[in-house]
Amino acid sequence: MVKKVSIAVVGSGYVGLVAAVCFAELGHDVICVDNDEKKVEMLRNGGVPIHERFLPELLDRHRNKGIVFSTELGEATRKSEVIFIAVGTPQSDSGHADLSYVEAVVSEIARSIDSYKVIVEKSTVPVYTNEWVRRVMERHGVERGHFDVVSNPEFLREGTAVSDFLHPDRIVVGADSEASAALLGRIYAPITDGSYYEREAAVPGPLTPATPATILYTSAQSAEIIKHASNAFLAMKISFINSVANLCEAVNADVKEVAKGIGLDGRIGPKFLNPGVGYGGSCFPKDLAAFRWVAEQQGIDFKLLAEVEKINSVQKKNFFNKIRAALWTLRGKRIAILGLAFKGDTDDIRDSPALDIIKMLLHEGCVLVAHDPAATERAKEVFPESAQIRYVDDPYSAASNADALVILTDWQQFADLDLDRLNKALKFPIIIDGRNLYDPALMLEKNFTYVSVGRPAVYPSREWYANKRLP
Ligand SMILES: NC(=O)C1=CN([C@@H]2O[C@H](COP(=O)(O)OP(=O)(O)OC[C@H]3O[C@@H](n4cnc5c(N)ncnc54)[C@H](O)[C@@H]3O)[C@@H](O)[C@H]2O)C=CC1
Ligand SMILES: O=C(O)[C@H]1O[C@H](OP(=O)(O)OP(=O)(O)OC[C@H]2O[C@@H](n3ccc(=O)[nH]c3=O)[C@H](O)[C@@H]2O)[C@H](O)[C@@H](O)[C@@H]1O
Repeated sequence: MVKKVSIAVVGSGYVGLVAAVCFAELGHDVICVDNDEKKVEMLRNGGVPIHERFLPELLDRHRNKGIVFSTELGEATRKSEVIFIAVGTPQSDSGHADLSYVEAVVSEIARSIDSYKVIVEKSTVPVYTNEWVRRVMERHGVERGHFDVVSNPEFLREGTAVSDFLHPDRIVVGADSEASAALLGRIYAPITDGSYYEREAAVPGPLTPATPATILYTSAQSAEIIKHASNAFLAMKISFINSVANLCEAVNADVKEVAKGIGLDGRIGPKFLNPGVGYGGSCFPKDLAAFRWVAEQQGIDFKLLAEVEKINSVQKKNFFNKIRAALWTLRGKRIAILGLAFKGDTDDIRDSPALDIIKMLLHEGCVLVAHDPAATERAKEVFPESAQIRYVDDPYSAASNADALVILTDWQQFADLDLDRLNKALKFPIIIDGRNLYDPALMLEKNFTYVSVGRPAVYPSREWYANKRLP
C-alpha cells in the first residue's frame, strides 16, 4: 500500500511534466503548476506538449485523478507537503546558470507557506543553491524550522524520459534533515521497494521487483555536484570518442570497432561512445558552462571542461567541412537534410547541432529540403520556410533530386530507409552521415558515396559510374 504524499511540481517542461505524471503513477497526489497559462490550459484539455513515449498514456490515466494542472503556486504550496522546483535554469551571458526562475518560485513559496514544507531542487543548479533557497525563505521571514531544502537532481534523458524516471540508475537525495530524507524516501518507495514493477500496467524497463531502484542519500552539496559532474563526464565521453574518431579517419581505422573494443572494458563501458556531429540539447552545453563557472568561483581551474567544449564546437565545423569536401562547391547545391532535433526520439531543438550545421550551409548559399519526424514545427520558428529552406513530410521527398543527403539526427526511421529508393531519388547518390547509421560495406554494395564519422569513406566503382548516365 502506497503511503501517499501530496506533491506540487512547479514547471511543466520536460522534467516537471514527466516527474509530475510519474509521481501520480507511483500513487501520489500531484498538482503540476506552471505560470504559462496556455500550457496549463492545453494540459487540462488533454493536450501533450512534448513528444515523449508513454507520456500520453500516463496523462490519460491520471489526469484529474492523481494529477491536476494549475497556475496557482500559492494554493498548490498550501495543499502540498513537498514542492519540487523544476523550472528552467538557462545559461546566462557569462556562462553561469540563471537562477532567477528558481528564485521567483522560492519567493512565492515563502509568501504562501502556512505549515512545514519540504522544498526540493529538481532543476539542475550549481552547488550551494540549497543554501540560497534557505536564505531567500528566511529573508521573507520564514523560520528555519518551517521548511527543509533537499536536492534531488534528475537524470532522465529526453526521448526515454518516462522510462528513465521510473527505472532510474539511481535516485540521489541530498537532504540535511532526517524528516525531509524520510519524506523523499516515501515518495520513491514504490520503485525502491520494487512494488511498482509488480503492477500490471507498469511502464516497462530494466528494473524488476527483485532488482528495484537504488536510492543514495548524500548532503545537499554533494547531490548538486553529482548532477553537474555526471553531465560533464558524459559530455567528456562524447568529446573523447569524437577525437578518437578524427584520429581513426586519419589512419583508416573504424571508430565503431574501436569504440566496441574500448567499451568491452567493464571499467569504461559501451555507452556514450557514439561519435557524431557533437553533443547538443538543453543540458550538456549549459551544464558544462555552469560547472566550469562553479569551479572558477572556487578558484579551481577545471581546464578539462573547456577542452570538452572546444572539441564539441570543432566537431560541428569538421562535419560541415566533410559536406564541403564531398560536394566540392556549395553555393546553389540542393541538399536533403534528415534530422533537426538534437537527438532522435524527441521534438526538442534546443542547442541542436543540426541547426548549427544548417546555419553554416545556409550561409554558404545551399538550398535545403529538410525532414524530421517530430521537430519540424519547432525548427520552422528558427529557420522559417523560404526560397533557401523547405520542410517536407518524408525522407524520400527531401532526397528527391538533391545533390546529396546529410543525416544530422539519429532517428531510427533514418536507419531503416529503403536504400534503393533513396539512391534513385537523389540526383547524385551521396550521403554524408553525421550519426553513423549505416554500414559502409552495405553502402558500397548499394552504390553510394558514403561519408560518415571516424570510418573510411566508400565510393561507387568506376564501372558503376560508367554505366550510369549522369543527369
Ligand atoms: N530537459 C531535460 O531532459 C532535463 C532537464 N533537467 C533540468 O531541469 C530543469 C527544467 O528543464 P526543462 O524541463 O527542460 O525546462 P523547460 O524550459 O522545458 O520547462 C520549464 C517550465 O517552467 C515553467 N516556469 C518558469 N517559471 C515558472 C514559475 N515562476 N512558475 C511556474 N512555472 C514556471 C515554464 O513555463 C516551463 O514550462 C532545468 O534545470 C534542466 O537543466 C534535468 C534533467 C533532464
Ligand atoms: O541533465 C539533463 O538534462 C540530461 O542530459 C542528458 O540527456 P539528454 O540531453 O536528454 O540527451 P542525451 O541522450 O544525453 O544526448 C545528449 C547529446 O549527446 C549526443 N550523444 C549522446 C551519446 C553519444 O554516444 N553520442 C552523442 O553524440 C546526443 O546526440 C545529444 O545531442 C543526460 O544523458 C541525462 O542523464 C540528463 O538528465
